[in-house]
Amino acid sequence: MTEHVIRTSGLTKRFGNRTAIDQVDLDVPAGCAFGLLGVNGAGKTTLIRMLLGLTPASSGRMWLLGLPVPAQRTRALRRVGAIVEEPRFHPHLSGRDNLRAAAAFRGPGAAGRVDAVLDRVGLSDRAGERVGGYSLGMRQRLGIARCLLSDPQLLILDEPTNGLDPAGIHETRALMRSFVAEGRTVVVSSHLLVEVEKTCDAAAIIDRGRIVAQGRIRELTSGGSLEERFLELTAHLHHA
Ligand SMILES: Nc1ncnc2c1ncn2[C@@H]1O[C@H](COP(=O)(O)OP(=O)(O)OP(=O)(O)O)[C@@H](O)[C@H]1O
Repeated sequence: MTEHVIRTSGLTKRFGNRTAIDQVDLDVPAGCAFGLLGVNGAGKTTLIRMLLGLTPASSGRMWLLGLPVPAQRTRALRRVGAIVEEPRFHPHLSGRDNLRAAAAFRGPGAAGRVDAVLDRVGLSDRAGERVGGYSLGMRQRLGIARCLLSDPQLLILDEPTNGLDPAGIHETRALMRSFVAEGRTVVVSSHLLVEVEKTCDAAAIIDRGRIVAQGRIRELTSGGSLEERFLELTAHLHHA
């Protein structure tokens, strides 16, 4: 087990003359829930896409589970589960059959885990129904179940509670915490302070592509609230 599940050094992404990710040095320790907190457009999705090798870096270096990316991307990603956009499924197939189909593309053992991961996300009772009839919260949970098929050490979720009702939010948070309780790591992006404060042990605050603070939530807030600290660090946004 590596000490840091994600590490980046001077990571930068330019789209034309816009710098979306600017010299990011990110350290995500193993075994915690880690939040990437930033307003819309701060660069959270771009950073996650870069970590997964979906968006190439302009410069800088990164490691996933101790392995250099992109050089050893395939090996690293075998132990990483991620949801970057709303998960897509075959609507006419049942939840279970969707997972069975997905398992065929995962490593050995994935097919044997289908029922266990359905149970894990609380979908066992509804697994025989067509996904077309699932609520957004159920599809989100099925998406997490699909990630768990490959028994990942690291789960990366981009805005996982977006659009969910309170029960869905609660279930997603509980799932993340149970994953961390097993010694695994969850990285979750959010523009919601309360989300990060409630779910995460540590966080990085991203502002205009830069990390302006990172560490354990307690250290970040230094006695005050995360909201006060966040507003202080992003003051330019409110005085523009
Ligand atoms: N493919 C692209 N081409 C050009 N600019 C892009 C591209 N992808 C992202 N950007 C820009 O990079 C910046 C960061 O966007 P990103 O989507 O990563 O932010 P975010 O923090 O995830 O925001 P949101 O919460 O709205 O998803 C924005 O200014 C965005 O316009």
